[in-house]
Amino acid sequence: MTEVYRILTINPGSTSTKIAIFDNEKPVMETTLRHPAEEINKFDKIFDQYEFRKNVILETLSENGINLTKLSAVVGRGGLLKPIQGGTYSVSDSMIADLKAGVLGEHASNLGGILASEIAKQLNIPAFIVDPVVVDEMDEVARISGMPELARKSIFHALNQKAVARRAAAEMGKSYEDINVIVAHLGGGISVGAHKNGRVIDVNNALDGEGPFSPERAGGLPVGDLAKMCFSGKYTLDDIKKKIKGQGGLVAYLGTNDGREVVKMIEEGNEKAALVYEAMAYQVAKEIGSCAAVLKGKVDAVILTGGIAYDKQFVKWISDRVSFISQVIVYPGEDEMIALAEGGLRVLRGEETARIYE
Ligand SMILES: Nc1ncnc2c1ncn2[C@@H]1O[C@H](COP(=O)(O)OP(=O)(O)OP(=O)(O)O)[C@@H](O)[C@H]1O
Ligand SMILES: CCCC(=O)O
Repeated sequence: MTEVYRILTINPGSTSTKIAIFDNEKPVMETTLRHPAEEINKFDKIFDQYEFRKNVILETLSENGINLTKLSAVVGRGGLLKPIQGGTYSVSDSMIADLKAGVLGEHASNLGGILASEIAKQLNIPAFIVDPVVVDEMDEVARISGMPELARKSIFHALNQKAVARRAAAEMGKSYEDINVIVAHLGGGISVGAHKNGRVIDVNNALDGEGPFSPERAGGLPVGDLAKMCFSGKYTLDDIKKKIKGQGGLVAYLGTNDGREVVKMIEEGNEKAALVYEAMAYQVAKEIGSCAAVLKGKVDAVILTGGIAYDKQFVKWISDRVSFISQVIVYPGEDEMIALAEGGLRVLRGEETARIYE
């Protein structure tokens, strides 16, 4: 009889914590715990939210009759650690220290490993993270920015990008390591990655001013004008950072980060909304085109995923510009919870050895 592993997965986002229980690959419970702004904004730093989120998770599991002692492992979404290779990592003391300190910055996913570790420790079971946002498999040639002081960084939706790439490979009857794909994750942030035989060899830094603009991020900018703005005396560093991340993109042009709101504006005849929304699709298509060049045109599929991939018009704008490259596969939403469980399962089943974060 096959052994059944029960896994708790934890995916902290800026306004919610998603949790799920899987028996092997089978979902037993899945829920999104929403954290209203008035509750979450009380905390100064991301790490200050730890106790609050942990209590909400434990209360919810208890209300759902989940017996924690039956768990085999806890898997959290990994955060802004030092750059690492993709895969499943054991949560270690040095990882916890870096997540707490926010070595590469503050991000809700920094809490994933910390929460997983704390819950697992009480139960004497392993804690893992899988494909954190800092997965860095970029080719050396991709790191050169044009200004030696500023190396390009790999920060993107690694967990979902790799999960959907594996799913596409399985549907093609191949393994992830056998294919080349371009994945565009279309969420609150947008990342477009060139996956070559199981490695993401180039991708835009989705957190910090590279690639297409997104619902709440500015993406790549005309840098000379940006430098002038920075020294105009009108803005603080914090103001500029917010314009790049949080209050850029659709928020800056249209006052909302909700793609569905924008669709409604367009249906009501708002021409500015139509132009800006199409521009976002145009920039995604352009980024896909550059990834096709990175992969020397050998592309098995272009994959569109994330929340905005639910919008057929947005998908059509992109497909019309990129379908000459390869087939376009659309996986709306994200596969992150199952991807976390699968990462843990690969280690528990001995198919993969958990990596160590140095
Ligand atoms: N049917 C739809 N039409 C247009 N936009 C949509 C639709 N459904 C969801 N979205 C948009 O998708 C975006 C959120 O996507 P997603 O849930 O993948 O992002 P997130 O998890 O909040 O952030 P990220 O993916 O960057 O971590 C929002 O702008 C949301 O309004
Ligand atoms: C860049 C990775 C995740 C996010 O959009 O916040």
